[in-house]
Amino acid sequence: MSPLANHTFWKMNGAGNEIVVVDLRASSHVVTAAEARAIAAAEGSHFDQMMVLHKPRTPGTECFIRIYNTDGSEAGACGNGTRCVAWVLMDGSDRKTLTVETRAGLLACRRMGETQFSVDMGEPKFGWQDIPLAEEFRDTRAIELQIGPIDAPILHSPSVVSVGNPHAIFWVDDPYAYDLPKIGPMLENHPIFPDRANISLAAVKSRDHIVLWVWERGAGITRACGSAACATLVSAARTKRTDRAATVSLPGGELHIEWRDDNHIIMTGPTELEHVGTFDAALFADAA
Ligand SMILES: N[C@@H](CCC[C@H](N)C(=O)O)C(=O)O
Repeated sequence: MSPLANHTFWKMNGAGNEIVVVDLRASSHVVTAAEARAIAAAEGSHFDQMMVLHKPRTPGTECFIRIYNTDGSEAGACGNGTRCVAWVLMDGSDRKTLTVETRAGLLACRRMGETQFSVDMGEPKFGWQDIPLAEEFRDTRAIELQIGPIDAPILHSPSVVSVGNPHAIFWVDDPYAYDLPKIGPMLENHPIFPDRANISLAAVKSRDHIVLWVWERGAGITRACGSAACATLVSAARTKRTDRAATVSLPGGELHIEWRDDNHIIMTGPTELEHVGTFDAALFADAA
């Protein structure tokens, strides 16, 4: 029987970003890419990201989280999913704070309201090797990358940054005027991004408001991407397009992002529980 069978899971969303949380702290099983794809494909457990909780690796943390995309690949950061995990772990207690760990490091979470949570997403990395890019760019506020005709590019000169995962942000007037489902996969897999990248189209509406549409690495179009909202705000502030705090409007909802003076990015937004369930062992019969 699959080690995931009979484990309770939570189907949630964070501002519309489809999240499944699975608690494997009592197990040593590590979900395979094939299992993750099978869970994503099954009715009732579709996800953009699956947050699998494992035993803590660092004293003072609640768990180590493995983050899976729909295609089975693993990500270092997932802002919307981390808020969902915070709710699951604080549920039924009067706790207001806790710390979890992902591949990208320790993340402090805070309850701001019944279903509103903040996550300290850590510090952005702007160096080309840290993002990573395949070749040296001294200035990552705008890199030479374009698609479309050379003399009339459709999109060009994105800002690039890592917030635990790689992001490219193209500045546009209207994100929804572009065919992102078609353009997204080309840019996600562009050779300049050796680890692929999350691709955002961002329209700056004012010094404190950005409209954002995201093609996610490993998941495609999603209704919200917390790390993309963080990546976009720091890139907007770094290029003087906005101040250091803004509301980011995504198809599924709004996130508030602040890039504090101590260089940490604080993301605040909603979570929603859709249903609780258990996995069917048959799901994994062919997947392992
Ligand atoms: N939706 C997430 C980001 C998920 C990770 C991404 N697809 C990647 O592989 O980098 C969020 O809310 O941050």
